Amino acid sequence: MATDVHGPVTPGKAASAEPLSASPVKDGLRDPAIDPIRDPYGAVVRVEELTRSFGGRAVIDFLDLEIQPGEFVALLGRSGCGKSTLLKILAGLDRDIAGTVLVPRRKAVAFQAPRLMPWKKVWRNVLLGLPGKPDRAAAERALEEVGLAHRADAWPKTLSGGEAQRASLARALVREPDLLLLDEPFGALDALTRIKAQRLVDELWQRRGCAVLLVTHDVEEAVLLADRVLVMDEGAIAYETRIDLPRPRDITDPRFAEIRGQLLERLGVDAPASAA
Ligand SMILES: Nc1ncnc2c1ncn2[C@@H]1O[C@H](COP(=O)(O)OP(=O)(O)OP(=O)(O)O)[C@@H](O)[C@H]1O
Repeated sequence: MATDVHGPVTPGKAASAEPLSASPVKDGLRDPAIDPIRDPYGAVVRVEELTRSFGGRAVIDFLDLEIQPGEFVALLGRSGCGKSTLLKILAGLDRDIAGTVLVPRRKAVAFQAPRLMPWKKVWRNVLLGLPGKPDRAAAERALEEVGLAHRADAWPKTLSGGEAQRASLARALVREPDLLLLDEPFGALDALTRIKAQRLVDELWQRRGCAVLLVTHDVEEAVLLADRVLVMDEGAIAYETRIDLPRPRDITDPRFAEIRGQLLERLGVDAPASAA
């Protein structure tokens, strides 16, 4: 699997942190073709001593993270703790970092706002940013996977919120990612559409077998979908828990409630008292 390595490019608190190797760095990105790094543990994402500062304030502060191939990881944390910043770094959209980040070359991101270009039909939006001749068949296959093939020729403004979010997911899937980064993808959806979208992501993940990192504010969503839930605080991963409940998960399972309660506690929120 081809790997991108984002190395230290700015002096900062972690400027002295050693990269994993002294490979050549071009524009802050080592060329995987000449990079001798091979992750000895087979992780799809490896982050070491990552620091990202804004105006001298470290929002991400010596963060370490590892994600295994095919693993579904959810990331929780109070508003402003740096979740989206971390996701953007993993997506390669922010390289003003110190520390080391290894991510697969095939990765895709979907944000809370579907970010569809209104002047392009849905199928062309799915292919946005891909090099080469537009491959309509590939766009249709991705749209089929999210149940939106019948809207391939629609204009984005005619889509519902849930449909637009599915189009955004199709745009991520068409890239055949080894790592799918999801930043609050269901945040703007109504409750019913959200449940359907969560099921869809669960199915897609099981079918595709790619690793997923889901940023969410919703503890229940994290426990419903993830193999492992991380809580971010003070610029680093402050807590993590593995969820070994069988799938599909049953939110009425007492163990589900127990894990949700533990996570809420870590987030500084009291779980509601049981109705018993
Ligand atoms: N480009 C930027 N310039 C300056 N400060 C920034 C920038 N991007 C993020 N920040 C700051 O970094 C901190 C973390 O922001 P981030 O969006 O990563 O938080 P978050 O955990 O995703 O929050 P939320 O859950 O509310 O979406 C915030 O204080 C934010 O103001």
